[in-house]
Amino acid sequence: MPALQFPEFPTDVPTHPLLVVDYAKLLVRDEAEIAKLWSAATSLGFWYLKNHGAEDLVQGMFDMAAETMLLPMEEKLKYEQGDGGNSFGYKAAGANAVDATGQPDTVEFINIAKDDALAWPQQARRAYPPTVNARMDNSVVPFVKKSVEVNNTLLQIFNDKLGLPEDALKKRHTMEEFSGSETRTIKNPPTPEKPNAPVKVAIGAHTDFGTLSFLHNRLGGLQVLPPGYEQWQYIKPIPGHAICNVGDALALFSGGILTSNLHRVVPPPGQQSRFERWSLVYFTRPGNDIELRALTEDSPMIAEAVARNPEKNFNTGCTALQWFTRRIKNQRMKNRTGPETWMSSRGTEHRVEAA
Ligand SMILES: O=C(O)CCC(=O)C(=O)O
Ligand SMILES: [Fe+2]
Repeated sequence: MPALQFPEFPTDVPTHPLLVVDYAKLLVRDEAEIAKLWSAATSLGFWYLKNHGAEDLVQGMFDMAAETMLLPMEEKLKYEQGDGGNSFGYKAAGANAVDATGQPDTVEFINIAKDDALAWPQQARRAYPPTVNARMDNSVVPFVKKSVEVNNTLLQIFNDKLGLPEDALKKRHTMEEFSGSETRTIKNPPTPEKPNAPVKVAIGAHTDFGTLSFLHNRLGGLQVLPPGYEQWQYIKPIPGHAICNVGDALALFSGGILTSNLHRVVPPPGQQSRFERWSLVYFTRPGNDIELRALTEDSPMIAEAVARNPEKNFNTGCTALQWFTRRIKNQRMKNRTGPETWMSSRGTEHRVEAA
C-alpha cells in the first residue's frame, strides 16, 4: 500500500480520550508513567502508547497485506482460516457475522502466527501466500519480534503491580509454547458516508480474546463502548501512537482488576470514509494449554478482587486454545444456525445486550 496522505479525522465528530503512555519511560520504570498505565488498564482497558519503536515496521506490514489482498480470490482461499476455529491464515470479507442477526462483516484480513514468524524459514503452524513469505525476513519477523518485546514489557509491569510471583505471567506466554499469538493486517473497503444510512459495521462488537493487543491504524473507525455509555465512541488515531488494550485472558488472570472492553470497527467518519482503511494488530495470547482463570493462589490482591465480585465468573474451566477456538468458530457465517451462534462467540463482556 502506498503511504497515502489522508484527510484529518473530522473535528466535529466526538471522540473518547485515552491516556497517552510513554513506552520509553516505562522501560526505565518511571513511577508516574507506570501509574498512568495502571490507571488506563484498570479503567477502560485502552491507552495510547508512544515511543514504542515499532512505527517504522508498520508500513512494511501494510505493503505485505496490500500485495496479499491483490492476489486472485482463488489463490487467497487456499490459505483460508477454515470453519473449525483456527485463526491463522486469510479471512475473506463476509466470512464472519458482526451481530446476533447474522449481518456479514466487511473486512478482509491476513493473520500470521507468532509461531510461524519465529520458526521462519521453517513452518510451525501453517503455510501462507507467497506475498507473505516474500516479506517474512524484512517485515513480518521484525514486526512480530518488536511487538513481543513491547507487550512483554507491559506484561512484566502488570505482573508486578498485581503482586504476582516474578514469572507468573511470563510462564503463561513463553516463546516456545504454541499459542494463538498472531499479527493481523486488516483492510476495509472505502464506504463513502451517506446521510441517514445505517452504520455498516466492519468488525462487530467484541472483547479481544487474548492478553494484550498492540494496534496501529491510520484512519478512524475504531469505537469503544465505555462502561456506563449507551453510544459507541470513536477513538481518534494519533500519528506515531499505537492503541493498546487488555484482552479477556488478562482480565481473567487478574480477577477483573484489568479490564477488557467492548469495541468494534465501523467505516471512518467524514472525508476519511472515501479511503480504504488499513489497520495492523499484534495479539499476545497465552500458551495453548494455559488455563484461563483468576490467579487467586498467586496474589492476595487478585484473590480479594475475586471475593469482592462473587457474581462474576473468573474461572472459565477451559484452556486458552479452547476459549479461542470457541469464539472464532462461532463468529463464522458458515457455522451460524441463529442468534445462539453469536452468543456462543462472546467473551468476558457482561453487557451482551450492547453487542
Ligand atoms: O482495526 C481496528 O482498529 C481494530 C481491530 C480489532 O479490534 C481486532 O481485530 O480485534
Ligand atoms: Fe479487537
